[in-house]
Amino acid sequence: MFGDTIAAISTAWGDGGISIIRISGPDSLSVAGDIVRTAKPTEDLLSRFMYNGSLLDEGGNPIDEVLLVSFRAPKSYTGEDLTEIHCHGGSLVAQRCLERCLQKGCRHAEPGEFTRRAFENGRLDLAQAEAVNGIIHARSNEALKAASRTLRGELSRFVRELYDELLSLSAELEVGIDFPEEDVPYIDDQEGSDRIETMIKGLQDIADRCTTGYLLREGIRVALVGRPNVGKSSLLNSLLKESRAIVTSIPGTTRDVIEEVFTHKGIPLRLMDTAGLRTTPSDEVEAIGIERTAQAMDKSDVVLWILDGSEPIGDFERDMATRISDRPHIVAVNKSDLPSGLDGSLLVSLLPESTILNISAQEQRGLEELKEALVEMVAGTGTLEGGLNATARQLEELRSAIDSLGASKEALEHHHDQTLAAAGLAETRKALERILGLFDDDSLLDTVFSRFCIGK
Ligand SMILES: Nc1nc2c(c(=O)[nH]1)N(C=O)[C@@H](CNc1ccc(C(=O)N[C@@H](CCC(=O)O)C(=O)O)cc1)CN2
Ligand SMILES: Nc1nc2c(ncn2[C@@H]2O[C@H](COP(=O)(O)OP(=O)(O)OP(=O)(O)O)[C@@H](O)[C@H]2O)c(=O)[nH]1
Ligand SMILES: [Mg+2]
Repeated sequence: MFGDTIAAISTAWGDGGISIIRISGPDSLSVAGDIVRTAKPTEDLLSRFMYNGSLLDEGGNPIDEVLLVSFRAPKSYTGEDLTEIHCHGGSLVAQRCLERCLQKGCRHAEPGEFTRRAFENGRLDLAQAEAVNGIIHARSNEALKAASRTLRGELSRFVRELYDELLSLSAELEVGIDFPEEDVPYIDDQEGSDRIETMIKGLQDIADRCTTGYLLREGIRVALVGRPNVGKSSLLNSLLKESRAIVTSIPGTTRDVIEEVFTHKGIPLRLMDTAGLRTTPSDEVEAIGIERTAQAMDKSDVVLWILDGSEPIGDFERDMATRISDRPHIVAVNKSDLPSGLDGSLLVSLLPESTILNISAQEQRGLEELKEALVEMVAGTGTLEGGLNATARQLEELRSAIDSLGASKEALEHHHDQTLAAAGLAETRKALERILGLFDDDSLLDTVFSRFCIGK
């Protein structure tokens, strides 16, 4: 429980029908009673019922006609006493109401602090708390479903089940390690390794669903790169079906990175059109633009390399093929409406594993296949149905859990070393604890909740 009482405006800034000020903590009802005049004394108001009243200024004059509702602990969002004042919309009234709360001793809540209190009072685990943010930031129905599933506890339930199995396997291994004088180990290596394999499969499945959820929310970042004049900006415009970027026949037209989003199968694709790459930029602006192209490539999920199909492959293309070969990429040979000047089999020999598509940005050819390939590259061919909400941090934890389980399995299978295997299980346990929030690490919680809105 927390000593102080916090307050914040929970509705969005700007004009609107209603604004809500939330007050949470032991003094929430008395603070509300100090600034809102109701027919009955506030301590007589029933929990979870709405009452109307007048919001009063410092001199006792009414500012607004409001509704007041109090949720008595522990039956509230935060698990502590929580009172809401619903005033008329518009930033000024809400701001005045918040000021009144602060004058009466409330502290202005930090971003996400209401949800953090809900978490610390055991109303939600960390995966669910993060899903609340996922709901707020969802931009598509599928993303919303993924976040809502997670808020209802689906991710937590899977992770919990794995966590319990992990604990029992660890305990069984420890018995063998602690009593080595017993000739026969408590659990044999084969059984241990089979059980770990099952856990890896389970985690892999969760990680896939979380990746889907992550992509549904954040989108796939695609960097459009290639030599000047190959048609990168034309392709951006064709995909967006609008004339967003300037297109000319002058090489070096695009100077800066232009980012635009469109949706394919419910997944946002964040396209970054970039300055064409060449070794001798015509001026300083272009040189800076080329640097930014490199940065865009670095932060992209997929590199979309565009070539001009009417031109032969040269040294630039050979370099580029090496540069992108070890990261997710798709090759689009553009200008397929012109006579081909490019040796297709040479290109295939440079990038034998790659998806290579013929397109024409100008004639809108091959674009459906391209969109499909982009989504598949990152999301895989698996279904997009069962997505779960996850942040980049949670995905990282899931991957590290899978890695350390792999190491444990290896220790059992190849080295018959149960102590080493137990160490790997302990690592895995820590990763799962960081997903569910079973730890004491304020700085991690600070980071997680700082990404929330004020008032959430
Ligand atoms: N006005 C308002 N709207 C809101 C919220 C809110 O806090 N205030 N929410 C949040 O931001 C969401 C709703 N979430 C909530 C979740 C739990 C409880 C709650 O009081 N739970 C109690 C009682 C359950 C019961 O008896 O049905 C509990 O879980 O013990 C309230 C809101 C969305 N809309
Ligand atoms: N025939 C044909 N011409 C195209 C096609 N796509 C683009 N072009 C032309 O190629 C020229 C360059 O197009 P841009 O889209 O500006 O090329 P870019 O890759 O963005 O060039 P920079 O911004 O200079 O790096 C323009 O004259 C386009 O009309 C295509 O599919 N077919
Ligand atoms: Mg361009």
